[in-house]
Amino acid sequence: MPIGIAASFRFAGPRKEKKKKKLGGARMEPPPPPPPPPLGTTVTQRDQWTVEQEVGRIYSFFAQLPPAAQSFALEVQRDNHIEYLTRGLRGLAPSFGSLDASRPWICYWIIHSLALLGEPIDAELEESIIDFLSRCQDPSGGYGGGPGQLPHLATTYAAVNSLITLGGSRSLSSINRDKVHNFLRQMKQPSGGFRMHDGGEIDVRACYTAISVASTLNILDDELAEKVGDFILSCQTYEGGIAGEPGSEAHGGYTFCGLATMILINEVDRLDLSRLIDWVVFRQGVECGFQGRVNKLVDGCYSFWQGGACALLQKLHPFGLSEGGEDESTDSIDSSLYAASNVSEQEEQENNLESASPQVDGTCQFKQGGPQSASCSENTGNASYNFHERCAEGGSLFNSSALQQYILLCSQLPEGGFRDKPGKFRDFYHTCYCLSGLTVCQYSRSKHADSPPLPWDVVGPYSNLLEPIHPLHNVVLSKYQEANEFFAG
Ligand SMILES: CC(C)=CCC/C(C)=C/CC/C(C)=C/COP(=O)(O)OP(=O)(O)O
Ligand SMILES: [Zn+2]
Repeated sequence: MPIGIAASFRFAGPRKEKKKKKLGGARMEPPPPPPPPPLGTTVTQRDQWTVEQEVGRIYSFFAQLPPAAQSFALEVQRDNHIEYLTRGLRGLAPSFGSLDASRPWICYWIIHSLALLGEPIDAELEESIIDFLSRCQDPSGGYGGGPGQLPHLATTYAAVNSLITLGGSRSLSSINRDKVHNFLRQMKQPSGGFRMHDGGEIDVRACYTAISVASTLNILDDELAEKVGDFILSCQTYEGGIAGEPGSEAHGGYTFCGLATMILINEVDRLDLSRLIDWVVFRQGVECGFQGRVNKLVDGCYSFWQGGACALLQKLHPFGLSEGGEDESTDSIDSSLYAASNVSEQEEQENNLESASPQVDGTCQFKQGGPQSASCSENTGNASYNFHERCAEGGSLFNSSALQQYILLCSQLPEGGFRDKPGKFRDFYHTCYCLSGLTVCQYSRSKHADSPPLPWDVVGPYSNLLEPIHPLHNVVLSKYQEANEFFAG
């Protein structure tokens, strides 16, 4: 059992009577158990109510802690995360001979999480991962879930992102770009969409993984991009968000995928962006985290899918302040919960004012240029590189400090790893997307992609700062830049 204040934030299972601890001069009282849900509520309402109670208890417990204990609770427990992730990566190696079909994903979630934490990977382990992923490459192109398995767009995206994150010429040159291009063409459908695999589903995920991979490998051409925009457009629902396929419900995962794809193919203005913004910002709730869709529960992984979508939208249009001088996006957040953050209201307002002031100098426009090969489409150009160079001109579309608070206090496990919500177990998927959401938050007010955030943009100690990512691909920025140079020729 881990010792530490943040350990007291875990609410999995029934609470045992423990010895009271003295910390920073304050007596640690365990919060009382939640009262039963009100009678006459539906299952959905009861679940929502229970989560609100649990999260509320965490925040009020946090609020009564002495300052030293609060600082500790808001700290990214780097060493423990690194240990959890490294153990996971080492444990994965023996399974390189098994039939499990999600290993490229597990590689990506762990390698990317370690990269966000700035932790290098042991050279021998790196070699074995490159070899394993090479063996997942199908002779006719694309990556399967394991050696000899059917190539699949999701595992192709995971493998390519993993290899880009490892970086270096051995890793990058292990990707057979011509064959990947061949696989992407095979998955392309006359409707404009893509199939996940031969005979598989046609959906927004497939469009994103195909276009993201094509973009990072610099093989995105007009043929691949043709009518993709028509397909994504047909998935934007009356709610404003984007569904997986036409006629389905809008969901954060697909909204990120659809929006990122439209940016990568230079067609984002075809979406109804104001309805999209409305939908996404209202997915951040009183718990301070995001839900994936209307009437569903908060979940740490949406810190990236929804928070990332907000970060992309912020770069598209300048968003100002409401008449009252307050950041509009914070309106829906319960101020008593928000007060638990270490950011003072004054700092918030000063920062909002600063980041919302109109940017008129020419340096904040799309930069043309950046490495690009002759094979690159004229329409898409190097949209991904250019997008990253673009400035965020307006204020934050979401409450970044509140989201950091949810990630650190409710999703983070002090012994390492992140989870969906209190009461759930940690896993590599949630660790990857909570950390990805955290970096998005930390840099969400930075005007330039490469400039370090101001101290008050980082909740907790400044040492919590993670590596910045390229938000369209979710790979660490420096690794994206290295790959962009490497594949330019
Ligand atoms: C790149 C790539 C492959 C992206 C995948 C994007 C993604 C996360 C899609 C979400 C899929 C989905 C409908 C989950 C709902 O699960 P649920 O019903 O358990 O969760 P919910 O209650 O939160 O909606
Ligand atoms: Zn989740």
